[in-house]
Amino acid sequence: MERKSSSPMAPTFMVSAPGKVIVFGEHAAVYDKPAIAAAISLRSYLLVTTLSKSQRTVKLNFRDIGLDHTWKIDTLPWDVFQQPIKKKFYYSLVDSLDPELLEAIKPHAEAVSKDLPEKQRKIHIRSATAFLYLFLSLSSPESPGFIYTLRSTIPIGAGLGSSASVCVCLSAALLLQIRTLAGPHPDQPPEEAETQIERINRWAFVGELCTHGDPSGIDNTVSASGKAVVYQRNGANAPTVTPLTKFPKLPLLLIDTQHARSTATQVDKVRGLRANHEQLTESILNGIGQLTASALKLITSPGFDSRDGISRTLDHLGTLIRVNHGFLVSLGVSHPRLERIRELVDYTDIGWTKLTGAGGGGCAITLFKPDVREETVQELERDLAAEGFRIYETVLGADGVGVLWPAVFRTEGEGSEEIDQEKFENAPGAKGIEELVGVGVHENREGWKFWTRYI
Ligand SMILES: Nc1ncnc2c1ncn2[C@@H]1O[C@H](COP(=O)(O)OP(=O)(O)OP(=O)(O)O)[C@@H](O)[C@H]1O
Ligand SMILES: C[C@@](O)(CCO)CC(=O)[O-]
Repeated sequence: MERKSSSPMAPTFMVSAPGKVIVFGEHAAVYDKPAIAAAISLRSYLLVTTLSKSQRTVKLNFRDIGLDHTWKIDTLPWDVFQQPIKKKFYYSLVDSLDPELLEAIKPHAEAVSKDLPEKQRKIHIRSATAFLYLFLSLSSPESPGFIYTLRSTIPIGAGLGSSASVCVCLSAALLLQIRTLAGPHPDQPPEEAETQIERINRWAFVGELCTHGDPSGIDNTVSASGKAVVYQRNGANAPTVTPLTKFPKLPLLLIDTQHARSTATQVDKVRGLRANHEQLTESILNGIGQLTASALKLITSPGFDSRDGISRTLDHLGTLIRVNHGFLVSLGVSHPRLERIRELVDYTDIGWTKLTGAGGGGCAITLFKPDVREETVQELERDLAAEGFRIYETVLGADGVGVLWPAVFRTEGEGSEEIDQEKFENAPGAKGIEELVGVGVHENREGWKFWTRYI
């Protein structure tokens, strides 16, 4: 098997990065009000296997989308990427794609999945473009061969930032492979951790430019940093994205309506309402802005992330979630399926619910009240599932990008266990992935380390 031929100098390793939800402020964000997004414990996992020196190939094995393609390293357009005026370094600040580099990648990205229908092929081409742009920018023609195997527990296209988490994984893996990242380490000086997270984040943004065209940067920032971020557009200038390093881990129910939505349609709806009822719409958008500011004040208050702080303030945070949903309903971006979720959850009184993201379908989140009965939650989950909703019990404020180097778990009293590529590829569903390699699932497993922002 290919894995057996790994060079001992470069062990098989794994990186992981979270998805996100918008907790406060969607839609108002379009009109320059702040929004808060937080990392969730649904994550992407990328296993990187180094091949023997004789195998001069790089293979992308993205299981969730069925992409499996191998390129010969020597046939990639290194000459275009290595021109002195084009050459970028791991520390370069890249905030736009170079059309000449994109053009050079195009035939290689378009070589994937030739036999598939156009719709599916487009998804593959997008992922391949992001990978090749990062690989050719950060790696070198002398690079050994690699296999990149990706699996994610984040549903794709549900507004949960799955593409950003994939890009954060790719960026972190490539930067680790060229040995430009140190740590993460508990004693790492805060400034060093900050620089490294930002480096991962910047290159992940480049990947997002390839997959999404015009990303805001919020998804890759929250995925790289973990916890939460505040995002604010600023007219024609670049938006500001500020990490909130003190966001606690809070249990959350994430419920997918499984009803497809278009962000653009929902944003247009609000624009239409604003055109016809300007003052009314402005006052709703201002209301959302105010409640987001109130949440921000709470989150950044001293001791908020302590156990005491959370129990003191959870009710306030929950109320803001409930009010935020009410405003979004007034803007016309809810959906009967989202209202059905809210109704079912409200009857159980287990927490506070709002739609998250653009609305019109997509997902809702429920922040749990303290001390909810497990049986009540299970009963609710059964009722939701019976009506065709998909449920994820997750955590808000999860860790950001992390690494398991080498990809071996040392379990107390049970010795060590190498992550087998075949087992990883075939782990059944999200539960299987989490049981095999999950971050935070087996708390007694040593190994996973996270870059953490302290400043
Ligand atoms: N698990 C995954 N494996 C491989 N590629 C992925 C995965 N998730 C997303 N992608 C890539 O990202 C592209 C964009 O994904 P899409 O915008 O539909 O989802 P998303 O990022 O989850 O959504 P959003 O940005 O609204 O949160 C996909 O076409 C695919 O190329
Ligand atoms: C609806 C919106 O506010 C969030 C969509 O995830 C749109 C945006 O901010 O670009």
